[in-house]
Amino acid sequence: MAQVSDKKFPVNAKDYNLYEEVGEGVSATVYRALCIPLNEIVAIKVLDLEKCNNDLDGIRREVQTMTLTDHSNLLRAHCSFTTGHNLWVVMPYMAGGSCLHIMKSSFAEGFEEPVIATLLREVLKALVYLHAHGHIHRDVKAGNILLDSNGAVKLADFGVSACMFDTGDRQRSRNTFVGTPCWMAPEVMQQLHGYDFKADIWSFGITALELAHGHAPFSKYPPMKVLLMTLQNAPPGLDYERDKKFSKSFKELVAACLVKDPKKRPSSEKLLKHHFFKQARSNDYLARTILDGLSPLGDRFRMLKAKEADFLVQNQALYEDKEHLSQQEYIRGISAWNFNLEDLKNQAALIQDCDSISNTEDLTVSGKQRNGHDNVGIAEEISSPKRAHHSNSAPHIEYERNDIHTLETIGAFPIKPLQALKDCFDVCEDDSGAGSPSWKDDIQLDSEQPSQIQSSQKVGDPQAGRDDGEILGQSSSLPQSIFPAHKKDLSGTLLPDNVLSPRKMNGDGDREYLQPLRYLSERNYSGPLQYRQKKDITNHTSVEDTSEGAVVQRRGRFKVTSAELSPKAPTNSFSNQVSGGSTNPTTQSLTPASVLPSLHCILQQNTVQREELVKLIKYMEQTSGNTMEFAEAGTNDLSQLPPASSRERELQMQVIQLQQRIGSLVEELQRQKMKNVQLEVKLNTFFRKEGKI
Ligand SMILES: Nc1ncnc2c1ncn2[C@@H]1O[C@H](COP(=O)(O)OP(=O)(O)OP(=O)(O)O)[C@@H](O)[C@H]1O
Repeated sequence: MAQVSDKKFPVNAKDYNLYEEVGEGVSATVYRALCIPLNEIVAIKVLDLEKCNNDLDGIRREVQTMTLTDHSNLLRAHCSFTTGHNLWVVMPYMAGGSCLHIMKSSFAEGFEEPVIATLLREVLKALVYLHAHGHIHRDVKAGNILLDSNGAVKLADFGVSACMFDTGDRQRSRNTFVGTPCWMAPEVMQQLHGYDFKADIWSFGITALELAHGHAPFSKYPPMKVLLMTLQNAPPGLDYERDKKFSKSFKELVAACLVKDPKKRPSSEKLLKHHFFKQARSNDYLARTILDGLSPLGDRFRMLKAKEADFLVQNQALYEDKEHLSQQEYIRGISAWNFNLEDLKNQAALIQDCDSISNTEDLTVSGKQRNGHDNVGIAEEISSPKRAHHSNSAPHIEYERNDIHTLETIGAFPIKPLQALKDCFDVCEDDSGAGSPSWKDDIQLDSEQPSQIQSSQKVGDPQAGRDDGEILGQSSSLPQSIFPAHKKDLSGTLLPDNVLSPRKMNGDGDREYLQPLRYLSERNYSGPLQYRQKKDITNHTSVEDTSEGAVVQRRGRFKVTSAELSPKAPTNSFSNQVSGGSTNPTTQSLTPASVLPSLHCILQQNTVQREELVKLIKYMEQTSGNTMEFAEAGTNDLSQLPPASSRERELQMQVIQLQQRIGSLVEELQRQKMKNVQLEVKLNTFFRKEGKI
């Protein structure tokens, strides 16, 4: 039975009275409720298992972790059970709500430093515990930091937590996108070497910025841009005018967490010793400073929902675009980011077009910023409904050096955006110089930690079928050794295998990652990308057709298998085929005849470009009187130009190979025709004989 608290919480829905809604996630709704026999107010998270067709193991893990953890800063479930097609998770009621909701209600510009220090210290204590027990939380963010009425802080939502000690199939899933983009560590995005608990430290740093500003860095951008910015830009920090109010130690703490190389990030344990936390205060201080005067959680939640609805109506046109819908879900503070790799690639392909508009706006900002006119940020702020939504108050000035850098980067996005996307997965910036705090030297870097990943999906639905409570047991998929305490009441599995996880039966905790797209959630947005996808359809390997490494997109989190994300794999199907890399039957439909025109076109472009270059060099020579030997040799006669580039030669070779293939195909066709004729002759002879008989 999934019950670990000293009190015996009933595992039957009829023993609870559900009151108002106090929270909503991607797939779950949270209610304030009364446990009738114990006369105690609780929170009940209701997940609709029917909608949860692709991540029952994930839910099982979340409930297990929630039930088994034993730390004052981790939200622990009292018990859980199924009722009808819903899973109910009964937990302590955190009347203060999440830090995100508190900021949205009353601290739109973020909290004061002592508040931040107090909140972060408590979160860090939870992380120290989780990491020491082999868990990566993977979704650290203000929306998952809850406060009770006394100001006690608890880290919640183990929906995507992972066990670092997992081995075998699950270990193989280490190259899986999990998390929420703004808080996601670059190594999680890159998928080069997997990741470990240091990914939580990055998210922790982003959360620190979120608490300081009222929103996470890059939050005004759609998810694809967040990915690109996180990978390409210098890490965000507390380096701006508006951050002057923050102490040096706070800036150092953030800089230490937001180092792109995970090995250079401190462990949670080390971080807890950082002098920034000297200013942390008591729970009571939090209660007085940020909870006092807040309306009841249910009312706040209702108001926020109403605001969102208004905002949606006002910006309906904007949010018809599905990426913006996803963005809007971000704004609501939940982790609904729904992409698969094809979407990402296609978005990358589109990014030039999109940015040509935003760049115009933002270049003005950047240009003016260089001139030192700070107030121009207001124009951008007002013109951006997305941005404005982050603040309940009047639009505030905000532009960041990173944003400007990013816009410049994206503005200069190469001609082959897909290639660029590949590059950005390849590149891990060396940011050793970025914000190296002096105290960092004290940190013993403990990079040698097991890495691992898991993920989950949760589905919410209001109360339904409350009569047939079913006790959920402890799952076998959680290493039992890691939570030695509080097992006394556990028996069996938290979620029965046969109910929750048909896939579990083979003992393969990871098969979900290899499921084909029929498991895609209904939130698999493709929206504005449809045109391009249709256009590319002949060149693309059908995603549905993939098996090994198939994209599994999860509601609520990125989830992309490693095969597609391999940075070395061509992200452009065209390049894949011309290099002869693919033997997939679905790509074989790409005939030499269909490729040749493209190759010719590329060759032609190359030639044109060469000619342009020659003209330019000549012009430069004339204007500068440059008599450099190379220039002379290079421009006096086109024939003296250096031989074609290796790429050009490679393409020429490919053209020749393709022509040879066409030749052999034509031969093969002739052979088949001959065979046909011979068969026809044989058949005729046979029928003639039959006729005679
Ligand atoms: N015990 C609780 N007491 C009070 N409010 C809660 C409690 N648990 C969750 N909430 C509220 O409900 C919201 C959604 O819960 P939760 O984060 O668990 O759902 P989720 O589907 O995992 O969401 P997400 O995908 O955004 O992380 C939280 O952000 C929080 O505001």
